[in-house]
Amino acid sequence: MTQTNNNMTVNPDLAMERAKCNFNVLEVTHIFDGGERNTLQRKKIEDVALNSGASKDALGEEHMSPKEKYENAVRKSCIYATMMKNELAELSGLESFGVSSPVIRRTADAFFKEVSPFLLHLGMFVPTIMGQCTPEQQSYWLPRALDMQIIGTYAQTELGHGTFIRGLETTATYDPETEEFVLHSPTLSSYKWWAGGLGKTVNYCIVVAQLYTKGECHGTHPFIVQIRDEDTHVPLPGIKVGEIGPKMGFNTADNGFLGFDHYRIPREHMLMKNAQVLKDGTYVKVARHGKLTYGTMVFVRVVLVNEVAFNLAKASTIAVRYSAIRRQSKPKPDEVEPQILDYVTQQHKLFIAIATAHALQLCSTWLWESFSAVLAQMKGGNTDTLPEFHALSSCLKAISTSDSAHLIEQCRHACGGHGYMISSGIPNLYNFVSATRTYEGDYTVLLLQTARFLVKAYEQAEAKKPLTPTVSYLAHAFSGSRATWDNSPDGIIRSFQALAAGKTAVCVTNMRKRMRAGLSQVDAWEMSTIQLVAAAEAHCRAVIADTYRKEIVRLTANSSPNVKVVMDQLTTLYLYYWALERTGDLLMFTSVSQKDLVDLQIAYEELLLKIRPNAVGLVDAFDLRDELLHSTLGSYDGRVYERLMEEALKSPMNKEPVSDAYSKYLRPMMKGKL
Ligand SMILES: CCCCCCCCCCCCCCCCCCCCCCCCCCC/C=C/C(=O)SCCNC(=O)CCNC(=O)[C@H](O)C(C)(C)COP(=O)(O)OP(=O)(O)OC[C@H]1O[C@@H](n2cnc3c(N)ncnc32)[C@H](O)[C@@H]1OP(=O)(O)O
Ligand SMILES: Cc1cc2nc3c(=O)[nH]c(=O)nc-3n(C[C@H](O)[C@H](O)[C@H](O)COP(=O)(O)OP(=O)(O)OC[C@H]3O[C@@H](n4cnc5c(N)ncnc54)[C@H](O)[C@@H]3O)c2cc1C
Repeated sequence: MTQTNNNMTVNPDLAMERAKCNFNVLEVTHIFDGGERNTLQRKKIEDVALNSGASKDALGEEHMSPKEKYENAVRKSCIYATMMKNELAELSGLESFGVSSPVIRRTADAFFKEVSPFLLHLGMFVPTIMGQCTPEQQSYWLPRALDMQIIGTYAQTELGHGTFIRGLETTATYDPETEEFVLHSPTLSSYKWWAGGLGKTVNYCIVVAQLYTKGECHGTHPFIVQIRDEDTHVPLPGIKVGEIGPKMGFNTADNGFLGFDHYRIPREHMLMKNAQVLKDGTYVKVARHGKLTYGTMVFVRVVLVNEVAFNLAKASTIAVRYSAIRRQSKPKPDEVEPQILDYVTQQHKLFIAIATAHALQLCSTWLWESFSAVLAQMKGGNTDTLPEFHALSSCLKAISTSDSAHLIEQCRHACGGHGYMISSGIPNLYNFVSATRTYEGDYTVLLLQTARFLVKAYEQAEAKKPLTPTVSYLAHAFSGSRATWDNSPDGIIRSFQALAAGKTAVCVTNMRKRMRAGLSQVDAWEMSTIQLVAAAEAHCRAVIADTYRKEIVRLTANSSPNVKVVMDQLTTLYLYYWALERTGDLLMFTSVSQKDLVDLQIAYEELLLKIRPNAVGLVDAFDLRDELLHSTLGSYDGRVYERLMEEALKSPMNKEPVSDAYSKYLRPMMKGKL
């Protein structure tokens, strides 16, 4: 039996779930979008971009050759870019790139199952021009880049070095005779490697190179470099550029390599906001903080928290809708097979994914606001808040990408065999998000950056000096007693903070012990890095939990009662889940007892049952159009089996009744004639 809803035939189980939902779905959509106005703007843009059907492919990307896939992605990027420029900017009254980019980014996903070859242009090339150029440089480059007269990327990583930026080998040597920089790749390991769009798409790129002038090296600096002719697109003399080959994902992003053979660029092509080289070769440092040239990476780390929240929302939508439709096993012989969503283990896999998407979405907005505040202070010449912000953005990037990748994979597990189909949409989501854990700063490396900050803050607390807001809880590490456990949301957050403080204290104590035993500071640090990563992770979880809770209380202040209840249930679920994941740590650093933990487990299981009737409503509230999901399992109407079969029939393998491989290989072998 099927039901019809707005001229759409909807799977009866999904229709039943929607009828059961007891809260106002649209209100929750507004919370997730950051307000009703944002929802309306997003929907307008989605209507214009998607209603024409321009995002659709006749043949799925997955059936195309790598070259066809790439060309198709360029074709659609150009269609979408033209739409953005001609219609949407006006329609939505978008004032600036900054305001428009999240919606542009989100809507773009309807056009690409993997990614656009323009991702790096908008995600890093344009932001670098905005953040690293002088006003004069910006007025020349930015309009050309925003209008897409030039397309660029960000080429920093080399074959030999990604993490260790100071170890990059590409050189930019200033020649005062011609007032040019000479870019050179002295070794194979100095070849740029990975930049998205570099392989075939872009004609410009930001190149990060070691700056030499007057015989002295001044470290890495960014340059804007033309690599292809603006008309013919042919690589310019002195440039060796190509595509790096197949990857786990990102296969429509033409990631590339790039080498320079004494390639000359004008002096003005050094991005000179933070440092300058004068005509005579004199080096002038402008910025007050040495790491401001790393600004684009910090920007992307902030953006990535939002990016992975969005992708996790997609995976949980697919898995929850499918779990409402899928029926399996017969625990009660007299009853029909239950929906798999009724299994508590399935709820355990999925509801944390929904809660995490909310937690990360709200943290990303909060992080973006903190970033804007830091930028405003830096405009006035004050860089005092940068170290804390670097520590915060580093750990949030690391934990959000890692948790999201893990939970997307968990959503795949929740979909059984069908989740492994490319047509389910989940493998592409996983391949995309799994890369975010590595790029823009590897997980471990970034957590160790946060740990450096934590250790310094701990030492300040020890010396009774004032602490910055996100680490103010460290002062309690010196109270001399274990934190008192209490299972209220605020009590659990305090316990998470106690755990982070306790782990930091253990690291400091162990490092001091090791140094007293004769190890150098560097070696003592190295020997403690497993625990330092754990301390930074604990700190980040305390920050996420605290921010999520506070933001949800603030944002639901005027919500209807049932929305308040369901949002409170989700935040509580998030806190219980992580407390139960960290029982060993809680036993070490708080007064929690075995009975408290047994009670918490029962409370968690009861909470799953309370959320169960609203599960489909919660994922509907993410308001992800089918075009964005690209999923046979997760579409709004729930026609799962029909879509699986329709997609299977599109496989080119099904075009001929007998494969050529039969006459070529199978038949000869079977007849003994091979
Ligand atoms: C309206 C317009 C319409 C236009 C038309 C539209 C068309 C549409 C068409 C289609 C569109 C499709 C898409 C739409 C897009 C929309 C845009 C939005 C997109 C967003 C998504 C973005 C995704 C982008 C994809 C990115 C792909 C990947 C890129 C990369 O990976 S780039 C390379 C990144 N590399 C790294 O991250 C390297 C990591 N390593 C490091 O960062 C550092 O080396 C380090 C941190 C490990 C250490 O640094 P270092 O060794 O130098 O320093 P130390 O000595 O260790 O430390 C010294 C000291 O400094 C401190 N410190 C270090 N870093 C920083 C820092 N960044 N800030 C502050 N302080 C820092 C460090 O802690 C030490 O401090 P202390 O001594 O302890 O005090
Ligand atoms: C899909 C994708 C797209 C990318 N796009 C771009 C791009 O557009 N532009 C660009 O410039 N780059 C890009 N990159 C490169 C990316 O930024 C780097 O791969 C990333 O920063 C990690 O550096 P790495 O590859 O050198 O890893 P490595 O540093 O070699 O890491 C390997 C391992 O060593 C560990 N390790 C390294 N250093 C330390 C340390 N100090 N302490 C403890 N452990 C350590 C890491 O944790 C990791 O487990 C992209 C990468 C990917 C996967």
